[in-house]
Amino acid sequence: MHPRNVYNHPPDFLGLARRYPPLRSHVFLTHTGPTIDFKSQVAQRRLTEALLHLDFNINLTLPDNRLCPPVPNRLNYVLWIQDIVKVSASSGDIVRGIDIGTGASAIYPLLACRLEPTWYFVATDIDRESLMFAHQNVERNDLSDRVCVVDVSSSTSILRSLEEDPAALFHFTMCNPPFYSSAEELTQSAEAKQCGPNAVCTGGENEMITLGGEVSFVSQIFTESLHHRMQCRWYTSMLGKMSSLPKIVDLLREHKIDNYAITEFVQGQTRRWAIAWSFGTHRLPDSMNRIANPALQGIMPSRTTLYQQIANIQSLELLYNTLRQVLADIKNASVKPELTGSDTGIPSILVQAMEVTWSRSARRKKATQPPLQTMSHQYLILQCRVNCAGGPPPGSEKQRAGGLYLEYQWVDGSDRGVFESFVSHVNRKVTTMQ
Ligand SMILES: C[S@@+](CC[C@H](N)C(=O)[O-])C[C@H]1O[C@@H](n2cnc3c(N)ncnc32)[C@H](O)[C@@H]1O
Repeated sequence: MHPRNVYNHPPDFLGLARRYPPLRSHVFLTHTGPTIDFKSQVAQRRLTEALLHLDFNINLTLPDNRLCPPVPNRLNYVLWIQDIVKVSASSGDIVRGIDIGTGASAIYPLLACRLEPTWYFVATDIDRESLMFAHQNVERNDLSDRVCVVDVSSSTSILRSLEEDPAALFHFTMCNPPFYSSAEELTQSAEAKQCGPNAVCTGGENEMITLGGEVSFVSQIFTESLHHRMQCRWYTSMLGKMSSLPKIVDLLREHKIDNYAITEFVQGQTRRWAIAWSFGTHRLPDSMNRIANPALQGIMPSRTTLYQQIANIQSLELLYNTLRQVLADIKNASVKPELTGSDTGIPSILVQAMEVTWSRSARRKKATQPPLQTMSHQYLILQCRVNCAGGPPPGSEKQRAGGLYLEYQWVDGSDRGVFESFVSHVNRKVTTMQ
């Protein structure tokens, strides 16, 4: 699960049923506690409606013959897109996205617009019935001015919205494609087996099946993206099968696209994957490649250096957020604290996070903490904070730039030259942005 996903804990079914009465008749007690029958399509629909209504103020109508989107999984993808956008857009910027195959629920635009008040969507589909429900769902939730539902059934292009108006710029495309290439493949899928012989946990045929399966679908998006390039900053898609990932990565590599990221969404027994690629130079931080799966290490993108990450940042807010994120990632050990390699000719450096705390009680607490581990590498402590009160610890070097307060501390035994080149690199960046 994405760390910001509100469904990182088991649902409180009784509490949900109390607050959303239509769910009541589907909740029952087992020896492990209250639950619902996940094989019942009706129960799943009531649960999706309850979560959307109670947690996001979204009111949804779903036809019985179309996919019922599990909210935690859909939220995972939206949160990942939020991370991607944050790397190149400041808070409050107008952000435009395309949801390819929005379905009857229009779940991605609805969730994303509730989370982000300045996001706008073009939501496409080819299925008449789904388009009709998507329209209704957007209207019922007062989002008609931010989500434009478009019928693309007459087009052979998946990225028709880019083709029709080459001047229109987008921050991202997202897509949950039909996964399977045939009804046989669908019947044999792990998902269908999980549902049991009589359970109808799948959607309409157009939602589940496409010629050539998801690899073909996403490959077509990629081929079209070669033409549109920077008209959209990030092209992304979810994938239902792990085996599809290497095929898409091979395609990217064949075309020398090395600016990509992959991630895994885990929700209970279900795993999904997502891939993002860009023709731009903005790099995503390593922490966004959230895959611990050893089977996928061979297709992971090369690591993003801190230099690459900050190279194209154009606002102090983004620079600050990026540096904070790097520190947070290192502290949470979600990335190895090594930012190696650099295409600027600057040697590899190590960044070690140390929270800046200048209150007396925090200093006392820090004194009781174990000393920083000794590293044989070049070593740098980087701290940054906005408008901090009080003074920095003695022996450190500080830079104040606008609202951004950057503090660098050189550690004895590390390479002073590397330290200085990094500091001047960041300072140059800060100065040019003021
Ligand atoms: C798996 S469903 C996803 C629905 C919804 N986005 C969700 O995540 O629950 C795939 C959707 O893609 C649509 N679709 C298939 N081919 C398409 C195309 N060429 N352009 C746009 N949508 C397409 C299908 O009609 C279906 O609604």
